[in-house]
Amino acid sequence: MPSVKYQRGEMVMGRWPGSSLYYEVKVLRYDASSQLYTVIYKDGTELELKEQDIKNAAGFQTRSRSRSRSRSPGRRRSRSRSPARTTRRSSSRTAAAVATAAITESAPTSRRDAKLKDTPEVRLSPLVSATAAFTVSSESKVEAESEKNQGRYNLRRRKDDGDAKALEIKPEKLEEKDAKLAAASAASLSSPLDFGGKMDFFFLLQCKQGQCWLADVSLFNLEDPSLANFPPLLPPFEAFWDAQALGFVILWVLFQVLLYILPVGKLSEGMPLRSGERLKYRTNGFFAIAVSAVAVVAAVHQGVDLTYIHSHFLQLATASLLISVLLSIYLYVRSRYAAPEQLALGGNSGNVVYDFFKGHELNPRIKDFDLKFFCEMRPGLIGWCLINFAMALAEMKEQSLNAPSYSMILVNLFQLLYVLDGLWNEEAILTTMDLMHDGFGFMLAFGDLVWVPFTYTLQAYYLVSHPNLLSLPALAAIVTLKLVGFYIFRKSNSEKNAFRRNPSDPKLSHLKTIPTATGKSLLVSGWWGVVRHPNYLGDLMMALAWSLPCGFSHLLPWHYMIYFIILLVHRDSRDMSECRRKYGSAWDEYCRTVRYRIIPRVY
Ligand SMILES: NC(=O)C1=CN([C@@H]2O[C@H](COP(=O)(O)OP(=O)(O)OC[C@H]3O[C@@H](n4cnc5c(N)ncnc54)[C@H](OP(=O)(O)O)[C@@H]3O)[C@@H](O)[C@H]2O)C=CC1
Ligand SMILES: CC(C)CCC[C@@H](C)[C@H]1CC=C2C3=C(CC[C@@]21C)[C@@]1(C)CC[C@H](O)C(C)(C)[C@@H]1CC3
Repeated sequence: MPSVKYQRGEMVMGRWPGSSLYYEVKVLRYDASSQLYTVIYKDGTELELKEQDIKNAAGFQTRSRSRSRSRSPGRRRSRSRSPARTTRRSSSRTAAAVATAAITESAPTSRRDAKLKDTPEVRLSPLVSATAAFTVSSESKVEAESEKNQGRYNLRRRKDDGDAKALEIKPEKLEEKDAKLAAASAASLSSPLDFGGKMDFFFLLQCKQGQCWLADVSLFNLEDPSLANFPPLLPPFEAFWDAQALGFVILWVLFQVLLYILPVGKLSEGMPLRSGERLKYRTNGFFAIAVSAVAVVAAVHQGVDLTYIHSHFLQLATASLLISVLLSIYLYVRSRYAAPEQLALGGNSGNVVYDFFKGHELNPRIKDFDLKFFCEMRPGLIGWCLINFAMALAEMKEQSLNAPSYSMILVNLFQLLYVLDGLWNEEAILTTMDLMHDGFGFMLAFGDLVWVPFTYTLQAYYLVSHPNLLSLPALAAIVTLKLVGFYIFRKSNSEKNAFRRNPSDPKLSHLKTIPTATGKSLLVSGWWGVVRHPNYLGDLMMALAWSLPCGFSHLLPWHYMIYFIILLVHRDSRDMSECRRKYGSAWDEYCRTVRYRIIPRVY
């Protein structure tokens, strides 16, 4: 970093965002495009700071020494603490583990420099409002909030309630830990690419899956799918391309655009961005699917043959792929001109292929039209249900049935429930990783527009030509699995969403939480106390219930299950590192308390 004020590795004083508190931090890197310094606190929490929020450590210490003889409200209080308060104090100590070298400009303290390392000067108790993450304004406010949250912010482990000390970070351990953390962060600097730099693997996986998908889809369309009649590795050009199919896909997307921009439904607020701004989203997805369903039924009634979707599956997928590529090129180009505060943290590696794949702009918008939100929640997701419905009609046609098979009905209903639920709770998507942290690039554009509609429908596609009879007990067991999975998925997602939107929601007051240095807290009881990703657990159970109706004779209907396990395990580890970076020791504490990631006692 030759031309920047603070150098990598330099120890400086970083202002805690929104407050007048300064902490000793180490500079990790400087991002020229966003003009932000990434700094690491003593407990491993990383934050991005502007240059004006960083001060030279030397000058700062002189100033704090001169103030050190003045009155120290914090210290006075600590002497007269009752035992109950001591427990709370130890909680806030852990919460404020970052404050290993805190100095307030406005509230002078009496700490000596020698003590700065292990004694938090200021209690960074978490604040309750969703927007309060960075609004520590005065010690008195912090104190008041702390009183208010006393019952909820419990840092003690649930099982050994009496052992509050176990959670305090020992100063000497902290030093050792710091070194490891700094090293880990430095390592992440040298390989800043997501997917652990294994993007080749991800590409290969996607290509491999695409190849299998092609082989499967071609195989199923054969009259005689025997080994002697194996389809060519690549179907002929016409099998991929059909201008009419492209026309239909464009019409479908435009229809969804129209429904999205209609001034119908709620305007929901997204999570606060780095700039503090909160974007508004039109969450009328349920309305969109209802209108789409009416339109589709009316079209079928008018004689439109939806089995076209089955017979032109490949061409429709190619058309969607083309649209997703064009969209990604547009996204990549516009991200080059986007203002720094509009960019996601990833996607700026300098490697064109990686950045194109990962995406750099966080919330690309054309006026109020949010491209990422729209693509994730509308054409592909609603298209998934349309395709499933078309497969049910194709099955009836191909198998000469008066009604779809039980297996087909189950697959259709299960997946419809999943999509309807996603759209009904559309607001909850605003607190997911994709919306909050990830840039919008080829991976998501392709995922939303091609992957979801053309691979999530493979169970229904398979059943068209592979009837699978289900016994009543099997049917009952599958339905039970789906409902239990759905319950876990919905409850856990709603719990987290409600908590992120309003941490002081009275409905959540029974839940234990861990405060973090950022002001946000982590749920440590309820669903998020069972495993670290209860929503993934429910989702996986549902995925199993989607594949079971297709039986075990072919791998294709299990494609989703296999892909989903890989996706969620990878997402979980990506989220783990991201949360570790954000929450530092509080995250470690959460992981110690909630031992398993997705499946209790297994993983
Ligand atoms: N069908 C499909 O293809 C897919 C479905 N999904 C589903 O989408 C849903 C969203 O998944 P995803 O976005 O991956 O992840 P999550 O909704 O689980 O979001 C993870 C975030 O939640 C917050 N968080 C983590 N732990 C806690 C805690 N203990 N207390 C409070 N907040 C916590 C953190 O964000 P912060 O602290 O910053 O708020 C973390 O980054 C899931 O149900 C998943 O199963 C996901 C991918 C694909
Ligand atoms: C092609 C790549 C290898 C992977 C692409 C991943 C995407 C397909 C998924 C990433 C997160 C998703 C979510 C849903 C669909 C799949 C993608 C886009 C979701 C909208 C499905 C419906 C759920 O109810 C949900 C919780 C809203 C999901 C949110 C995440």
